Amino acid sequence: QLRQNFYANSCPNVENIVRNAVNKKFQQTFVTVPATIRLFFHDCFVQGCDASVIISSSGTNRAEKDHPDNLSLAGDGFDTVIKAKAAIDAIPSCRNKVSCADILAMATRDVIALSGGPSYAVELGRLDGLSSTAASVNGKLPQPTFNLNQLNALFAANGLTQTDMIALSAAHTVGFSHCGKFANRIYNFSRQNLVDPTLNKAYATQLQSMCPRIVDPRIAINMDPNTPRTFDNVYFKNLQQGQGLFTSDQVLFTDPRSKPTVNVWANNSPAFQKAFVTGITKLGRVGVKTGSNGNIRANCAAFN
Ligand code: HEM
Ligand SMILES: [Ca+2]
Ligand SMILES: [Ca+2]
Repeated sequence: QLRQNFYANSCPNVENIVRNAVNKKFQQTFVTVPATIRLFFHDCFVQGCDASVIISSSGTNRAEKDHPDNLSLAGDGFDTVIKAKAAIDAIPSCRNKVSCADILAMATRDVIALSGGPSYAVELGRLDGLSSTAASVNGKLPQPTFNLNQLNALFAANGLTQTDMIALSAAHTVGFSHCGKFANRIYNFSRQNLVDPTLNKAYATQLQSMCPRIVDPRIAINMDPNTPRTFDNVYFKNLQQGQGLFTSDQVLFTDPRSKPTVNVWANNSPAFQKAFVTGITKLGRVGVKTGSNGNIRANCAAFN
């Protein structure tokens, strides 16, 4: 059972310590923001929010982070957690008292606020998981080609509603994507259409010029072409204009079941922010480990 102020007795200043470490990392690179948010999502959807995604492969164990769906997780997300953990452990009384899973939850809350998103109280009390395998990632993360039924099914499996799913998808209001993740939409889309007809024409042309057919696989482009560094509801305005980058983004506007929600949040930022806070709080409760199912790691990237 998670609760706010979980560390009030064991490490009362933990939220300030994490916020300062995250601020410092943010000053160095904006990538800290999207990298940390996505890391939290990929952690929670595989074995729950237990920092299993942070474990490094070792010996014969191929860890989650080396699954193909996790190879594009930016290193700055992992680094943010490692840096915040070091800052916590520098206080003798806090040393090894705070789980890596909770540090990631706090850092995610902090980067969202730093980039203009909603501020919220974060629930804490997760333990770190005891296993992390690449095989366990299979089928647990959404693909950019997913339709609404597929998105809803995967989120429902984690206790999240369609409304939560739409709100959380707005995390694509910041951050980057590699060209290969949406190339199918701009080249040889189908027999009838070379380009995905739900894509805005000018935007499609822009994407083709940033992502030529033969492109350096390291090239990444902004997912929100209009406010890439602000955590805002422009994500939904983009969908209304045919500027959703992935099929899984644009489908939220093209499918009549999700379109009304997109339209409401495109015009009502406070309503979106409220729904996002609800969604990310529920995301943070997925598969939480307690008791003998977990522990507090001394090193977030390795089991004790
Ligand atoms: C709804 C289904 C979702 C799909 C299909 C999806 C898919 C993707 C893909 C393919 C990328 C680009 C990765 C790359 O090429 O580097 C991406 C990036 C990202 N996703 Fe999602 N995602 C989904 C939901 C979410 C959710 C729920 C969150 C967080 C609450 C999230 C946060 C992010 C962020 C912040 C990035 C940018 C990462 C960076 O710039 O390093 N996504 N997502
Ligand atoms: Ca996990
Ligand atoms: Ca934005």
